[in-house]
Amino acid sequence: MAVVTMTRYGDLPAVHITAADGAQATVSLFGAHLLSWKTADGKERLFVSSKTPLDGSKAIRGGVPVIFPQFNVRGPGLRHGFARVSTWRLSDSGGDGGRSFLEFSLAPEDLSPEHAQAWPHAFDLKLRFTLHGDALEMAYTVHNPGQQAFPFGVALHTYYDVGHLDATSISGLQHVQFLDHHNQTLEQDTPALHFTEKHDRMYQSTPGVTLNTAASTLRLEQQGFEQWVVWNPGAEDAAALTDLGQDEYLRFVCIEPARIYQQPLEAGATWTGKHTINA
Ligand SMILES: O=P(O)(O)OC[C@H]1O[C@H](O)[C@H](O)[C@@H](O)[C@@H]1O
Repeated sequence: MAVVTMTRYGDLPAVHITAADGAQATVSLFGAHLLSWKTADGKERLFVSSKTPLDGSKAIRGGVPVIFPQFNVRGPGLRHGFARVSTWRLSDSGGDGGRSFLEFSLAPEDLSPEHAQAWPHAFDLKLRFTLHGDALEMAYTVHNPGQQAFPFGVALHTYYDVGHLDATSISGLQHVQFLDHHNQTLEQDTPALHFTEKHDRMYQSTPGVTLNTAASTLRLEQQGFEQWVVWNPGAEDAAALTDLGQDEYLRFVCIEPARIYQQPLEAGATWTGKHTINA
């Protein structure tokens, strides 16, 4: 049986789940933001900045920021959208021996007046986190219950705790095209991507990539999304991030299943994306 309890993370109300095998997750209602995922061996898999605000005044730096309805500045609204700075509802939870889950929902009535006014569309977001042995599955749906289409982009902006960047690489992207931060389209020629400088890349989607660190190997899979965004700010950009501790950029990489370009969701339609991380 899964055990679900209400807790706090910093000043934020959060939900904690412990699966029958001892795997655990903590999700704040602010952003439906996964802040901690520990496999049954007690190992923390996610990075959260020591300097992030945890009071709802700003998006959280670390964990899994949920991006909607636009990625970064690819749209007319708030950078990376309003979902990561809105308060979601816990809409379902439970589980038996094998699978334990928390499901969160966000609809227009949950938004602040400012965000509701800036995004005057009917929508229904659901995000379900399922613990399943050494795997975490995130199932994300965007539904349009309204009469008109709306444009949207999405991402699950996952920050992995890698221990140290020096011992970190990503495999599975050889011969895959990417757009770099100079807006150049290139193709990766090496079998593994290492982190020796800033990386901000949008790779064409592949079904899976592998994150290798000194302490673990994680297999990441995505369905329904269109890219993998790979981001580490490097020393210079990191120094400008006031919500990141000194040298903490050496401790994480973001690997994000994404649909970075806004595309229309027709009236009555539902988009579904799935992201699975296997430890
Ligand atoms: O600082 P944030 O708004 O959370 O964005 C953090 C990062 O998100 C993505 O990975 C983008 O590709 C980066 O360009 C951006 O810097």
